[in-house]
Amino acid sequence: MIEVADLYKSFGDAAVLQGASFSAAPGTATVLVGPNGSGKTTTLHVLAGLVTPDAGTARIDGTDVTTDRTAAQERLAFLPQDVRFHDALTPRQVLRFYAGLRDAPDARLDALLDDVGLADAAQKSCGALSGGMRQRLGIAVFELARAPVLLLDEPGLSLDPKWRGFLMDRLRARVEEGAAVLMATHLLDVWRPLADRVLRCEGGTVREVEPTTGAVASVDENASAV
Ligand SMILES: Nc1ncnc2c1ncn2[C@@H]1O[C@H](COP(=O)(O)OP(=O)(O)OP(=O)(O)O)[C@@H](O)[C@H]1O
Repeated sequence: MIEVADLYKSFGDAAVLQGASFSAAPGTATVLVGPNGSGKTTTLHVLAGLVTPDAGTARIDGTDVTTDRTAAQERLAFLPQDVRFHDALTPRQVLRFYAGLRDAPDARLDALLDDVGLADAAQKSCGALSGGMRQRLGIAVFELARAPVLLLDEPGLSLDPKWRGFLMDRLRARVEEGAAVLMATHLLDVWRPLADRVLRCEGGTVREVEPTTGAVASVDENASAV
């Protein structure tokens, strides 16, 4: 469960979040759209415990991210927009490092590398990976924890259609298992098949623009212009 209540965050003079509130239930996928600079990434960063809000609360499965950050982070996985790893490490070393942090068994590493098509590149240096391969390694790290709350920031930009479809299928399976997915994106048309709800971030707040489960009755034209 993701709960954001009356969230405020400014960077200098820029009041980015001004009372944003929403929630996302287990077993649902929520897509967050909105213009450049409207606060989508900031909202995800607050939820992931990477940015401290000025006021308001963000909770992951009932745990306050600001006051109990480590416990909240144990319940979530975050896939950033630009996934970067140390150039000198191999994909396998990267995965082993994160497996140690997440208490994930070593036995899963090879299966995960295989799943994301990096079995043959497991011993290369990350510096030699293409952008899409790096994203796929990011997905493997993201999947390690099998966290109940999944946060994604504009995922799949460097993925070809096959791997974007792979990510879509994985996220759908996790939603069916009961995970709460929250994804910020400009590509609403790409991710709409996954989305149960679409929220729009604008003017410092977040509002629902589209429940997408079942027939899409009336789509706000502006909602697609993201
Ligand atoms: N660490 C920071 N320091 C200063 N300003 C920041 C910082 N992080 C974000 N901002 C500013 O906050 C505003 C919101 O940024 P944010 O990245 O959350 O927007 P966004 O909706 O994700 O944008 P985009 O669609 O371009 O990715 C922007 O004006 C940005 O410059």
